[in-house]
Amino acid sequence: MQIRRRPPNPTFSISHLQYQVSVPGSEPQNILEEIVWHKDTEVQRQREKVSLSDLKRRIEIVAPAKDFLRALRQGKTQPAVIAEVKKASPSKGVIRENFDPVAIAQSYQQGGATCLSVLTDRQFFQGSFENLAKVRAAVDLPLLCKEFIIYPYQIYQARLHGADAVLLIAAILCDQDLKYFSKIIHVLGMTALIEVHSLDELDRVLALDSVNLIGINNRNLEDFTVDLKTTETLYHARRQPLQNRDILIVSESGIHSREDLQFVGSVGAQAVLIGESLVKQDDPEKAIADLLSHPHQLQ
Ligand SMILES: O=P(O)(O)OC[C@@H](O)[C@@H](O)c1c[nH]c2ccccc12
Repeated sequence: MQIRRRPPNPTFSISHLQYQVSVPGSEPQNILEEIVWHKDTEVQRQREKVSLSDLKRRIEIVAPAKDFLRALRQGKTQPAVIAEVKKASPSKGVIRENFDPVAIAQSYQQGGATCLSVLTDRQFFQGSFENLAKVRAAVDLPLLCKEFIIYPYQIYQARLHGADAVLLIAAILCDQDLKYFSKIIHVLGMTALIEVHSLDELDRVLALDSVNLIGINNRNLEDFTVDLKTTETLYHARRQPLQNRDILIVSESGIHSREDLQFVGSVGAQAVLIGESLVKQDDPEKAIADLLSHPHQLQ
């Protein structure tokens, strides 16, 4: 884990006064740290409004989760496509004005996506749990909740709003949290997609039991550089354990063309996660159908 979960500034309270002591390194080192620090206060605030036990009670009447992993294994296409409903990102700003999450999700379903991913982070991606719930009500495909999970509370929020799978980012969670959070996701009937970006993170994840779905993020979340070879390098380095344990690999980010799709498919990815290149098209249905069509079917 390279990031610090909280700012190093200790806050002292004397009577009713609060003093913040500034220490060196009190600014976030990178975007991932900034997001996680913000998330920490955001979740504390939400917890004050709705307690964890309330969330757990509300979940009891939610329809059971769909099998995200099975859908990917039986993928409509090879590789299977997880299409992402994403309005903005810290690296690109607003990707799509006139953003209608339900219309986009429906066109992805029509165009041939196997599963969908819905960004729920508000501050940095302009997403929301409301979007997740709206998409859940409008499409049948299994849904991934794309969130920066640092507390179990958020996993229950995801389930409440209709998620079938939840992203866990290895770079922001220690081994114990990865293990514990995966267990909660499983107990709630959902699938954990554990995201890695380096060999070190992949090895940490492979050291856990019962891992069946790993995302290799081609984007470095610390500086936003994208390199599709990340999928090739990591898969190649650990091909044996990945194959022996029948772990399904999702290649995430930076996929813009059929060539990109074929490349990551040829180096071991059985599924891909695509956001920006689909969301920015006027007709996302056509965009996804084009991406999935074979070259000889063009024109
Ligand atoms: O828009 P792109 O480059 O196709 O990427 C989609 C997805 O992989 C990306 O949104 C993503 C991958 N891991 C994340 C973690 C948090 C937020 C977002 C992400």
